[in-house]
Amino acid sequence: MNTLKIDNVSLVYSNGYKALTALNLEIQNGIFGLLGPNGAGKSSLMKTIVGLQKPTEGSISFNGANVVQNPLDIQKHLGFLPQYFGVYPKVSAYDLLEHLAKLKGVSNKKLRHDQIMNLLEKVNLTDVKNKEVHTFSGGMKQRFGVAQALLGEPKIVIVDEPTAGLDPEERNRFNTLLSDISEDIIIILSTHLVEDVRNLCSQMAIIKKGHVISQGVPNDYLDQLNGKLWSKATSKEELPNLESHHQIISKQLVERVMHITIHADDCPAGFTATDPSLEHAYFTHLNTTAL
Ligand SMILES: Nc1ncnc2c1ncn2[C@@H]1O[C@H](COP(=O)(O)OP(=O)(O)OP(=O)(O)O)[C@@H](O)[C@H]1O
Repeated sequence: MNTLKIDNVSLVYSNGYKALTALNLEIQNGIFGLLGPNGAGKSSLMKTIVGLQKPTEGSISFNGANVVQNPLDIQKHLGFLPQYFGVYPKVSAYDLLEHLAKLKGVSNKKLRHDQIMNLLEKVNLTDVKNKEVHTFSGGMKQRFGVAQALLGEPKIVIVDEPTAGLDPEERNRFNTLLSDISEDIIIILSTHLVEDVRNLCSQMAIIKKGHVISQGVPNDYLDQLNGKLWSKATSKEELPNLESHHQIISKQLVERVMHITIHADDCPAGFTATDPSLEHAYFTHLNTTAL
């Protein structure tokens, strides 16, 4: 079992902006979802975990090693799948993986070849291994990204907004792949897509303005809201009055009609009970935690 421990971590950028405040997380094998709106501090946390920047306060350990003092202790076990790779060099998928594998220290030629062929198989790109990566579709590029992240058999893989821009079929395929590889390693999935966290993650945390405002098991979040959510179709005219009387946690257009969901112990007149989703839980925490 791999364990990543984040203890009381704060990060202040050189311009004085406090991006992370006293974060505590303990993460073990499986997919851990880090949910938060844009600018909440997800990328700042990722970069701090992988040792690209040092926290201003606090400690981070990976399998007992202090990675703030010694970033190599996590970097040699790390795979990273950024949201965008930028420009790909004009070389084939196989050659690019070979180059990256060398950089990751897979020095034995035969082992390197076997590992690359296994990974290409796993991500379903064997048939196109001699094609240049820049000619791939978005989904194929993301699967290539998974293959490069898994070179060198990492124990911890960090994925940043991986399904942005993928069509539903590629997104499903990508999520299944993540799920398959997550058994024996830690995967940290940074995203604002609540549905991906619901589908994939055994543990999750919500981050807002640099604070972890909540963490737990997705199912528990739903249980906490059972019997406390009420919905109603409404109109633009009626909305301001409802907003001043209720804690609205979601507004959704269904066939061009606005439906609102509120959080309350008892059902107000005119509302009906609704089943909680993880998105409801996410917005409830975001909207009710003042910072
Ligand atoms: N190098 C930096 N110097 C100063 N402020 C920074 C720096 N990098 C990020 N920030 C600020 O820190 C805050 C958190 O940024 P961060 O990129 O970690 O958020 P995020 O949750 O990853 O958001 P997104 O989903 O938009 O990438 C933002 O307000 C950002 O402007």
